[in-house]
Amino acid sequence: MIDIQDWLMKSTLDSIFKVGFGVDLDTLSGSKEQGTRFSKAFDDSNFIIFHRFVDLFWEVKRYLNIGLEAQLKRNLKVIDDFVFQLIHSKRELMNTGFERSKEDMLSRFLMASIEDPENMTDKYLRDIILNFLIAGKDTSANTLTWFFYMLCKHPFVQEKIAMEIKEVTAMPENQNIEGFAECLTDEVLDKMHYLHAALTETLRLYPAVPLDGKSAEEDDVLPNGMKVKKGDGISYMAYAMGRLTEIWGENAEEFIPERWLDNGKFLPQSSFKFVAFHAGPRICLGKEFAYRQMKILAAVLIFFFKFKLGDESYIARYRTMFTLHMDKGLHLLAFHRSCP
Ligand code: HEM
Repeated sequence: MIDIQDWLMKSTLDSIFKVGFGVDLDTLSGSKEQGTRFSKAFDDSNFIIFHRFVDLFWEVKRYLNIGLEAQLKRNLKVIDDFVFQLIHSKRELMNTGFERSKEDMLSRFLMASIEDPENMTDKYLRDIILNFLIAGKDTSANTLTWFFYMLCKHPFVQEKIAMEIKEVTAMPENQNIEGFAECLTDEVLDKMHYLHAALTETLRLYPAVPLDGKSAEEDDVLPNGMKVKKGDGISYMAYAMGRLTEIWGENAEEFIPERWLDNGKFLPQSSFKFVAFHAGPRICLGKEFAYRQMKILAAVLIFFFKFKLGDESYIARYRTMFTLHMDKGLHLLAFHRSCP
């Protein structure tokens, strides 16, 4: 039995490090002790910071450096040391003129910092790195976890996705994993309309950012006439909006990927209706990256394996965090598709 949520959290972290910072962290196989320490410190800090919402005395504990706040301080040191080390070694690598290092995001930010060293300090670069990690790691991993949960609860959908992947990639069943992953070009992924729809349907019901908010920069009036004063906070709940019958019809609570399809082609909805990625000028910057990453992971796993819940009657619950984490993980059985 595997806890797929744990594996997905590790693989999205590894993938952001590779694409964003050009580093093989390899927390998935745990081969690098430093990477595993960083990853644990990052996840624990995330939890402790969220816990501040329900702990009236967190500031006192921070002042006295006790309890979770003392733990947070230690974790932040692990995170800072790791990230500053990453920035320094990347800078050294760039100074040697190693061309490939210019391909990732961090290298580009480092090049920009040469032009503007006063504003783009190492602390600023550290915050950029952590910002991308916070925005892009748990969100994709949580979405994929709920997606696999939905596929186990709806085996017919899982089989339809498996068929689509087989048809679009035209790969033989005895293909090896590396060869299969290589065939997943943008062009091939774009043809996976049903998979795209199933991921989007998952996000409608289980938005990775379930509650979001903004504060008004100036006095304003909302479209329904409500007056907002400068500095007022406004929250919206993507989790509730995804389940409103006024928006999605009578079957709003049901998982139906077909609602996103028109003649077999994915039909996007307004981002003000489907708000999982936010909307307007501050819409998620990583949306396309997230879909690509989630489609690659899902396609590889579903092409080779069929998934079932360890306990068929299991009802998943969410854990209150910044993102929609599944409580106690998702324990699945994986069967190789080539085995009868
Ligand atoms: C299923 C996956 C994802 C979901 C559901 C998601 C959702 C969101 C949401 C709701 C916001 C707005 C947050 C706010 O109001 O402040 C946001 C912002 C952002 N996201 Fe994502 N995200 C996902 C994946 C990613 C990935 C993989 C990356 C980067 C690699 C990323 C990068 C960002 C960034 C940089 C912002 C800030 C944009 C800004 O404030 O201008 N996201 N995302």
